[in-house]
Amino acid sequence: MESRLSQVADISGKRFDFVIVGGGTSGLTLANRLSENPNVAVVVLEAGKAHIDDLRILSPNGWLQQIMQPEYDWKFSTVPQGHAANSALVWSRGKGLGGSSALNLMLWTRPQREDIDAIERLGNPGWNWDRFHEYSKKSEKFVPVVAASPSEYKDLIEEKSVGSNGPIPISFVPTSSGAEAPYQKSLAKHGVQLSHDSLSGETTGTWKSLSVVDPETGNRSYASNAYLLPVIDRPNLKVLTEAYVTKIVTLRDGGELNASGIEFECNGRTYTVYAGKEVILSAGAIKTPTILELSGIGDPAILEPLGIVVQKDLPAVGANVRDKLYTRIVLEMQDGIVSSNLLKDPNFQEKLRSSHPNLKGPFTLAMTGVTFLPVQAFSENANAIIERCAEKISADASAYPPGVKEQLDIQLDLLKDEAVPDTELLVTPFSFAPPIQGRPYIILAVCVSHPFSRGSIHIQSADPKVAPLIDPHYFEESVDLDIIVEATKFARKVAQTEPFKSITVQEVVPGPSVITDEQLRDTVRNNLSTIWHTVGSASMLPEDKGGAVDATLKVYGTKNIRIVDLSVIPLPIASHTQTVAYAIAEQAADIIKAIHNI
Ligand SMILES: Cc1cc2nc3c(=O)[nH]c(=O)nc-3n(C[C@H](O)[C@H](O)[C@H](O)COP(=O)(O)OP(=O)(O)OC[C@H]3O[C@@H](n4cnc5c(N)ncnc54)[C@H](O)[C@@H]3O)c2cc1C
Repeated sequence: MESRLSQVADISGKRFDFVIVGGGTSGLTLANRLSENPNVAVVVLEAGKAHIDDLRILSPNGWLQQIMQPEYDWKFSTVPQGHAANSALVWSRGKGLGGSSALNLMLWTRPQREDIDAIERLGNPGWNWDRFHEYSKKSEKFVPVVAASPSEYKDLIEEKSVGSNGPIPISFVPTSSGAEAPYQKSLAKHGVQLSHDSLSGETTGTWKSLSVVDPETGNRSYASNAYLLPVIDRPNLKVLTEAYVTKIVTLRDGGELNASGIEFECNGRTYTVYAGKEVILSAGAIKTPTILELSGIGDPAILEPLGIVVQKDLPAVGANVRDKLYTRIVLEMQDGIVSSNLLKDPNFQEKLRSSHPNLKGPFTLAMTGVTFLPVQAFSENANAIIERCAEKISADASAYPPGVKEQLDIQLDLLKDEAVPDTELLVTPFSFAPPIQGRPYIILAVCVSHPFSRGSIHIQSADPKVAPLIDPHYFEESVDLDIIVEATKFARKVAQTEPFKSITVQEVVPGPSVITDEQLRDTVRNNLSTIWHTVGSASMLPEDKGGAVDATLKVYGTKNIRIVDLSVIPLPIASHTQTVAYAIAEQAADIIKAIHNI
């Protein structure tokens, strides 16, 4: 299969209608859709390797061997975070065909309706829930399976809300750690309802998540094996891997920039490929803004000190970065609960396999225990938190750059809305560093879903190989810390409620000595991770309100540079983001086809 990919000689110096930068989640989706027309020539350049038939990607347990490995993971890092114990956090991202869909934790969730409608409210016609839902359904194929997991852990979905013909098979995995159903029962005692229709745009509640494990093969389904490999033999589609794009080549055409092609490095040499119609950046929310900056499109205050000639003054590039984070509650569990560290033992694997006679392939773990909740559902301090947040926004209003007040006002509306979730609790059966080998551990991940803090991603050198400066400004807006602390208190309370309580041995983190709110705030600040859902680094907004692209995803001031990846989403989304990346690309493909009449 690898031999059906292109060689540099097939690409260098050639002209294609569409040059797509980045063969990740959105990039491969777009490449598939644009090359449906045999008269349209498409090339994809991907910096990482092809990784075709790689078990570290295909096996649902394999991501534990990929993450932090430079062959698979860009392993970016933030600058030290002043409001989060000065720690620098690692930001993993998939490198290679499939991008982050090859590395992710395989959860398949959709956003809350209001999150997507907010994009249209900010001045982007056509980017609303109803259209999003149709495009998201276009990417998926729901495959029902016979459950082998404990029967009380129910598989619930309304078939009208899911797609049935798309490239990505989604299903309920037939295995579980054994901790998810008891946690749901304990949640019910605190008034949290089971969701029957979590892909419908109404996400408050708790449910067993769908995942991208294909029940026919037991393998991960991702952008490469779902969108690319089935069409790899199209003569009008070329894919080059290990091709690192360094800049867009532009010419001034009237008042606008015209992209004639891109430069890329392959095996230590620099090449050019030419674009007949468009250059499309799909390098993800971290690298897309850096490629624009290296091409002279960005904030002069960033570019000029680095000696880069400004081609288009566009301060929105790399600004408005929104990143969601989580803190963890680590629990040692009773025997019988399965966590990833135990699966390394072949005897344990075999025992589990034989107790699941319907199972195809090895016993695998996927993350499935999902709960989304508004702050009002669990905190008596909710009103005080909302009031403080509203006062801060109005006090700071005159200091915000243009357009930011509108964004924060919409977020405030979402925070006030008792039907819109602000937090996520995840039952995570993955244990990287078990305190005692051979014991089962569960991490309850507590996530703030709509952080108000806004950060930036910028180049720090004109050398394209130098990593960007990533500064998410975690907890700069104190409302984010307030909410995550309240949610952590609630998650701990649920863990202390039967029947979950009986399957735990002890809380390892924060641990029994952490009692007061102040202690908990400190523990949270010291115990954070990104949840890898960065958006906004090239936001879709009106240009005078902090936009980098318009509602057709075209970069302002250019004739033919478009962005198709998560960079364009201007506000944080209360969902895992692969569904969003696929849906953006599906919608973008139709926009581009209509513009070029192809
Ligand atoms: C560890 C992890 C776990 C996650 N878990 C989940 C989950 O369980 N469920 C979920 O829904 N979402 C999850 N996500 C998020 C989701 O996978 C991503 O948000 C989504 O895949 C991003 O899609 P994208 O197209 O924007 O970028 P990507 O898929 O990251 O694609 C960008 C591509 O561009 C390439 N590239 C970058 N720079 C260059 C360059 N200069 N030249 C050429 N190519 C370049 C990259 O190598 C990559 O292939 C997770 C993400 C991570 C990292």
